Amino acid sequence: MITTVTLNAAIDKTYIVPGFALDKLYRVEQMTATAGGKGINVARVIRALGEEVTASGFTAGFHGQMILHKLGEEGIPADFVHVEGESRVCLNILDPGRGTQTELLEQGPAVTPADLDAMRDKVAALAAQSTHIVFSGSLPQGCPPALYAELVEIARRAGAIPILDTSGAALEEGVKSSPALIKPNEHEIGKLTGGGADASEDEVLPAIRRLMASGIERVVVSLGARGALAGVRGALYRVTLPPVEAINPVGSGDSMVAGLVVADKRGLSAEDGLILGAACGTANSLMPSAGQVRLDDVESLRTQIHVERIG
Ligand SMILES: Nc1ncnc2c1ncn2[C@@H]1O[C@H](COP(=O)(O)OP(=O)(O)O)[C@@H](O)[C@H]1O
Ligand SMILES: O=P(O)(O)OC[C@H]1O[C@](O)(COP(=O)(O)O)[C@@H](O)[C@@H]1O
Repeated sequence: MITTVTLNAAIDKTYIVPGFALDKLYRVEQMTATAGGKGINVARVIRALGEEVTASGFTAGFHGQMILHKLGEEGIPADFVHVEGESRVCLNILDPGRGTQTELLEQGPAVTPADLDAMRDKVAALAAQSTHIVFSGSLPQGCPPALYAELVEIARRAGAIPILDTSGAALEEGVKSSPALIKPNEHEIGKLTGGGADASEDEVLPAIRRLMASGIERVVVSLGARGALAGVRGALYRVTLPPVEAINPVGSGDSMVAGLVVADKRGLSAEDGLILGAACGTANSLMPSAGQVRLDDVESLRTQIHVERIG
């Protein structure tokens, strides 16, 4: 089994608002609301790829109940710690005409030291039954920035392969525990290494080398429609994509993580793993709501994505 941990679970709402601009009133005609937050999206795509998965993390309040209800409807096994407060809404406003995408992400509930202890126990128990455990997304209020580093250690001690996909201080602290795989995007790698936000190969490749040298086996830096640069066990790769008509790239990073983890579970080569990850990321960008892929798209993209060894 693969476990995903979403400490800051969310209801992901996508509004389609043609001509969206500031200082105006809109009546939203097209809306989707799904159980989300990064790890839940990862779980959905792992399941779509046919692997057994359990979604975990913190849920809170009525929104938390709705997240669990939606996971139940989708048949995704859930094993969360329920806390006081209210799980967040993450709003994504798409303007298809102009191709803009605006995200408003709430902070989420505040967790207590007792909640954190319950989560440490939950991670230890789930990791003992899992081949891989994926920690994704921002930390809710009340979590120390080093929490992921601690959970990665707990997971590793329990026998699971730990994967981390987060940002900011949580990523900075988390990499110190050498997870087996990290997947920063271009902004996240820039912040992690002090480089620019518009990551160039000259900046990203040395950063990947440094992270691998620190003990992280796989470093995949996703670059949106530009594909990805990656380091796997000391070797460097460039991933290039076919041109596609993307509709909504929110959740593409999560879908890519799902593909990478499933590839590792199946023992695919470094190249084939990167292809499956990128195919899932790009397949998600073709869907209107976050964290969804069609298997047909994944299979067809797998034949069109190229991976070359560059170092
Ligand atoms: N506009 C897009 N067109 C095609 N593929 C995309 C697009 N956006 C994302 N992807 C795919 O999803 C992967 C992850 O996307 P990215 O936007 O870099 O991650 P994140 O969602 O974490 O910011 C990319 O490497 C690529 O394979
Ligand atoms: O936990 P964070 O970092 O606040 O991110 C939450 C948001 O990330 C998403 O999971 C999308 O992430 P990606 O586009 O990086 O895959 C949204 O669905 C969610 O609302």
